[in-house]
Formats: sequence, structure tokens, C-alpha cells
Amino acid sequence: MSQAALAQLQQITTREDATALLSQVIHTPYPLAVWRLPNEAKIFAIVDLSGSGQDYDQNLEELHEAFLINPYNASHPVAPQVLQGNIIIHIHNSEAELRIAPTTSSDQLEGFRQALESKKADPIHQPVADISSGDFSTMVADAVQSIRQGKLEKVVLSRYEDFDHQGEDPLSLFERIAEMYPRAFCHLTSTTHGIWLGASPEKLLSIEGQRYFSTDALAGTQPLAESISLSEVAWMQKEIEEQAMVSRYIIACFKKIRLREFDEIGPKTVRAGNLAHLKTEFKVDMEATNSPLLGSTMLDLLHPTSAVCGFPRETADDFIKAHEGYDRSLYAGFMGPVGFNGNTHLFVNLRCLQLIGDKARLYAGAGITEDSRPEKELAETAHKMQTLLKALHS
Ligand SMILES: C=C(O[C@H]1C=CC=C(C(=O)O)[C@@H]1O)C(=O)O
Repeated sequence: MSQAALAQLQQITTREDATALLSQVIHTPYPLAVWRLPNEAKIFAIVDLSGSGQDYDQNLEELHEAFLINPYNASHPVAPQVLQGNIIIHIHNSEAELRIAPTTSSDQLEGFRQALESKKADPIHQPVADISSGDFSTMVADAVQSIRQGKLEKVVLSRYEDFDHQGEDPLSLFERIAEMYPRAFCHLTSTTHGIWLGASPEKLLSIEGQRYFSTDALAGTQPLAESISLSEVAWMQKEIEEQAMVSRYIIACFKKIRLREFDEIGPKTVRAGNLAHLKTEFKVDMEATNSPLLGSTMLDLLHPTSAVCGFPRETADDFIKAHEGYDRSLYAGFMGPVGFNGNTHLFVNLRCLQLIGDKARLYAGAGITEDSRPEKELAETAHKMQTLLKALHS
């Protein structure tokens, strides 16, 4: 192993050292993921030194200390990018711990050291096409008409908006997002898809202790002031039905694989920043149901759920592609850590932004049903953008 590279990395023992290193990695060609799970204090980061990365072979269960990133792209089977954890960092309070995975070669470490030293190293981000999202209100009105004509039941339509970003270090922005949204999955990724940050309220799936599978149906939105308690929130029929469609979609996925034993908890009102949503949790004991590969199977069936695409899935996806007029890229895709102490946590990439030069591009969508009103849905996307806008401008 390269002694110089090793010695340099071993000096990292504080939060300050670790965040300084991670900030530098963004300017190198190495893929990076930094995250903090909901209701946890520890920040994790991995750097992939493997070059082309590893292909996903439809087997979530065999991945060890990796991070998956999948764009919205609804094609099947899912084919996420796998970031391998060659360098693994834990940050807790003011301390940090850095580990190098035994599979990492000395050449990889030396290459990494040189990339950090070279001021000329090219980052990996590909240029972003500047295509604006279509007129949102017109699109919603078209969707309502198609739904009333019986062509589909629900479609989730999205848009993006660019805001000034004062060139703040992405790591500092990540730390602020993580502090502001303790209940969310907070992340920063730097890959060929660019630099993305977010505070997602929606779990796609979790596997805990290699035994307990869970997934959430999250939908229905209303603004929620900090002073209002969740028990005071009342829901309209439109939102109840919108969220029920996501639950029915998940149950249909279980039925496809003949899985009948699952717990269904909810729907309950949950808080996500300045918003309230309805959430139903689904849990399966993989040992009791003899379904050790449930994670991989369900990942393929679930994405994209009716919380980000619609119902029926193919018709809704066709509508999105024909009307939105832009590439969602990582927005409404999924990402998260896999195989850390037997745990996997994948989240839907919502309440997110992409850093593009001196701009921050914020993305948000809203579930359209037959009762949707264009101006209300537009306001809902603006509310959703507030989550990260608050972090950006504070
Ligand atoms: C599509 C988004 O949110 C989804 C998750 C929760 C509530 C939603 C809604 O009320 O429309 C969406 O289905 C987004 O945040 O961009």
C-alpha cells in the first residue's frame, strides 16, 4: 500500500479534517456519497476508487458497504450505479474515523492521493442540458382531462426552478440541511450525474438486520406550520385517495410475488419540514415468510412508485415523458446505503437540488388526480421547494 497515501488518510481524526477531505473529493474524478439517516446523528461518507464502478447484478443482498444511485428512469429491471466503499468515513460530533476497505489496492490509493494534490484534476460531472420544464399549469390541466377521460388514474408531474447559489461549499450546505431536517434522509452525492443534495422524507425500502423489510407509501401534501400539532391536521378526500393509490400499488407488488403476510400501519400524518404528508408503513419479516431476497425483488417492482410516477405506471410514465419536457435525472430516482452492518436504506430522491455552477436547480412534483386544480398544484411544488430553499438562503 502506498505509504504516503496511507499516512495522509490516517491523519483524519476530526470532523474538520474529514469535511475538508470530502470537499476536495468533489473536485476529483472520484464518485462520492455523504449521508445521514433519519433520526440519527452520525454522518457517513464513502469514496469509490474503483474507476468504472461496479455493475448492479440485481442482487442487493450481496452488496457490502456500497451506495446505490438510480435516476428516475422507469426502465426495468432497475440498473442503479453502485458506488463501492473504498474509503469509508464516519463523522460523529467533532470526531471522525476513516477506514480503507481491504479490497482497495495501493495503486488506487496512490491515484487518489495524486488526484487530491493535483489542482488540475477534472471533476466527473457531465454538462447539464438547459431545457426548461414545460408550463406546469397547462400540463396539470391536460393531465386532469386525461384522467377524466379514463386514460389514467393519477400522474405525478414535476418541474424545476433555478436559484442563485453563492458558491458555498457543498459540504457546508449538506451539514446545514442535515441539521435543519433531522427526520429526513439527508445526502450529498458527486457522481457523473453531477452534485446533488437533498432531504428526502420518503423511504423506498429498508432491510434491517438482514431480516426486516419495510417500505412506505407517502403522498398527500399540505402546508404545516411548526406550531401546529399533527393531531390537528385534517385531510380532504383528494389527498386521502391520492395516498391510498400508493398503498394499493405497494400491495399489488406484494401480490405479484404472492406475499400475503405483511403488516400495514397507517395512514398517519407525518411532518416533513414545512409540510404534512400521509404515510402508511408496510413491514415484512423475511425470515418468517421465507423470502430472503425480498429486497431485490421489491426494488425492481416498486420503482417508480405511484408517489413519483402514477397509476397505471406505464401510462403515467408515458404522460410524464410526453409532457414534462425535461430529464428528471436523479430527481424522483432512488439512492442510499446498502450492506452496512446488515442494513440497507434506500430513499426516493425528493426535496432535492442539483448544483450547477453558480446555480442551484430545485426540483418538485405533485400528484395529479381528477380533483386537482392547476394553481393549487403549482403552489404545492413551490412549498416543496421551500424545504431546500430555506437551507440555501439561510
Ligand atoms: C413528488 C414529490 O412528492 C411526493 C411525495 C409526497 C407527496 C406527494 C404529493 O402530495 O404529491 C408526492 O407524491 C416531490 O416532493 O417532488
